[in-house]
Amino acid sequence: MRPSLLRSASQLVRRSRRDYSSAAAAAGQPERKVAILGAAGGIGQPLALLMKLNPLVSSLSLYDIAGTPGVAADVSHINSPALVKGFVGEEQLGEALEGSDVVIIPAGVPRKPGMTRDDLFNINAGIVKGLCTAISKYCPNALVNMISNPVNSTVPIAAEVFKKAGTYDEKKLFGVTTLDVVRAKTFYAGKASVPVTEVNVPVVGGHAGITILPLFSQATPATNALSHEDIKALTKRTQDGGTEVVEAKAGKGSATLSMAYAGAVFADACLKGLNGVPDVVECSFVQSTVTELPFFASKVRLGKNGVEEVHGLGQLSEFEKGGLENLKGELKSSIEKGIKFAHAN
Ligand SMILES: NC(=O)c1ccc[n+]([C@@H]2O[C@H](COP(=O)([O-])OP(=O)(O)OC[C@H]3O[C@@H](n4cnc5c(N)ncnc54)[C@H](O)[C@@H]3O)[C@@H](O)[C@H]2O)c1
Ligand SMILES: O=C(O)C[C@H](O)C(=O)O
Repeated sequence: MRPSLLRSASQLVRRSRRDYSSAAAAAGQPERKVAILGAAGGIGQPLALLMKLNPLVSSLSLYDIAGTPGVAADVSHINSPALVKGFVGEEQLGEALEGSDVVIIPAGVPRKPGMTRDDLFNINAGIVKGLCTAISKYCPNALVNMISNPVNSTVPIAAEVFKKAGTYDEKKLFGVTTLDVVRAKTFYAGKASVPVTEVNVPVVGGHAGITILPLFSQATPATNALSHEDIKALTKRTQDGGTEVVEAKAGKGSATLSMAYAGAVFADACLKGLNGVPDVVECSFVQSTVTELPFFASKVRLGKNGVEEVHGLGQLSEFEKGGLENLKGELKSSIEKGIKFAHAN
């Protein structure tokens, strides 16, 4: 690059740094850097868009093995404060991560019809391991939002990688299960004829098939309009929500738009927690003592250090108690599979 061009490029960067610094400062909030790994993918692109629109984000780092310069150029033209930078290829991963407060990982292959999430393990386990190794080196204090499937195994893989590097903090590692909550809310509102924006439903367990356990007995607004058969059908639809999308997309991938929304909701909750907003509670798959399993999704209160409190399950219906017992075997073996992989590789 010509020296004059280099000079003007670095002036531009300095100027835009000042712009976003002053925007964050003017709003009385800390500067926050968010990195998305897998940012050029089906989830990554709309997630980049939504994070660019988030006023809590001052710097948005978009990393992928290909395609990020285009995505970053495109998203960067949106007139919101976040300064966007694209990074491509492993040699730029360190710079992409450095200084990150939150790292969101949707990198990896999605399902095709007929596949389970576990069928993605062989490819995605290695991708996640590599990315987490870099996180432990370049931004060991970041909150990590794991989207890549199978979440029931990729979160334990990440934990083992961080332990090996000496950077593991159980308060900072999250499996993103928000899409299960988003689906449970939507399906419940439709069936119970209540306003969807007022609905809350905890979803616990894990993120695959029967390990996804929506607690409709705790749904609000409460209703007695739903029969046991309705609750069973809502539970099954929530558990099969991902497969419903995979089949409808007929070989063109899995949920991307609803996942980007869910990922943005969860990352926003993490940022609010970091910024000291009180009572931020979301469901997430985290290290847990709520059951005998080492990782489990339940309601989690987010704060300045990540997880401030892992909530218990509350009162369960008999149907939910049965679901809880049924899911433990599969969830346990997915967790163990992740741990074993991390130790062997
Ligand atoms: N947690 C959830 O609720 C949930 C929901 C939907 C999808 N997912 C999972 O998210 C993952 C991504 O789905 P998608 O639809 O965006 O897939 P996609 O194939 O459209 O995008 C994945 C992106 O990851 C990138 N990638 C691959 N290896 C990488 C590496 N080493 N470093 C950085 N980037 C890399 C690819 O280049 C691609 O751009 C899948 O594993 C899918 O199963 C999870
Ligand atoms: O179903 C999938 O494979 C993707 C994701 O886990 C989902 O729940 O949509």
